[in-house]
Amino acid sequence: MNQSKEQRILNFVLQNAVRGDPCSVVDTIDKYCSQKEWAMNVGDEKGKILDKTVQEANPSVALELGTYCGYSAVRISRLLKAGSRLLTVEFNPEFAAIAKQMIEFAGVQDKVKLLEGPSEEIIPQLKKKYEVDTLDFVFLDHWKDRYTPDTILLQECNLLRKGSVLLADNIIFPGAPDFLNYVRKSPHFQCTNYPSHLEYMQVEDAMEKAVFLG
Ligand SMILES: CCCNc1ncnc2c1ncn2[C@@H]1O[C@H](/C=C/CNC(=O)c2cc(-c3ccc(F)cc3)cc(O)c2O)[C@@H](O)[C@H]1O
Ligand SMILES: [Mg+2]
Repeated sequence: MNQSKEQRILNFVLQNAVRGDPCSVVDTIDKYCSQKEWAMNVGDEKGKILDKTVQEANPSVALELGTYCGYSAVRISRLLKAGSRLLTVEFNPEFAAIAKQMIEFAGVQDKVKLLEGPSEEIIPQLKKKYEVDTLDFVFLDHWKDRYTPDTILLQECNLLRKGSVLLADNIIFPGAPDFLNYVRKSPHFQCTNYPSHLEYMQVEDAMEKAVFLG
């Protein structure tokens, strides 16, 4: 049975990155995906916007929706202060298994908890099962038509507090028009747009930051 692209990405990291060094894992994935096979990691250009937003928020508890191969989980967790944690949600078992190995190789497993299952099931469990009070930072990078329902669900589950920072990938390409509409029209969010480019391509893309106002 020939390997999946995601397995090839992981193997390239295991053979070429430095174990325990999250930056080298991130750089090695970017090298593979820009030179050999495109993949839907947030990439380095938008990754720098992600880095700045995470550093600004300096979260104790962060959530990521859509782990995929673990690129942004490694990227985010490398910036977290001691005692902070990232919960990352992935419902595809094959991708979850790849991401788990990527996270462990990078040496960030103590900061990252990978929750396997669909976001709409996991989000309502965060308080009781995963001992979350409120979320300081949320990175949305899963199916684009799920950004809005999951943002509403986060509010319904009382997981956002005044100042919680949401950052959404792919605002232009593939696009998340209903999410953009929702947060920009809502009196409960203060929005900022960050123009950028699609990972590994010269196609326009953007990220949107939406700060919850309570
Ligand atoms: C039940 C569905 C909603 N809940 C969910 N709960 C948990 N994990 C979920 C998930 N949805 C999707 N996922 C996972 O997130 C990941 C999905 C990400 C979707 N991302 C994209 O489609 C995407 C696509 C592109 C893209 C851009 C240009 C192009 F030509 C083709 C694709 C670029 C990106 O940066 C992207 O993020 C997968 O690992 C999937 O298994
Ligand atoms: Mg994306």
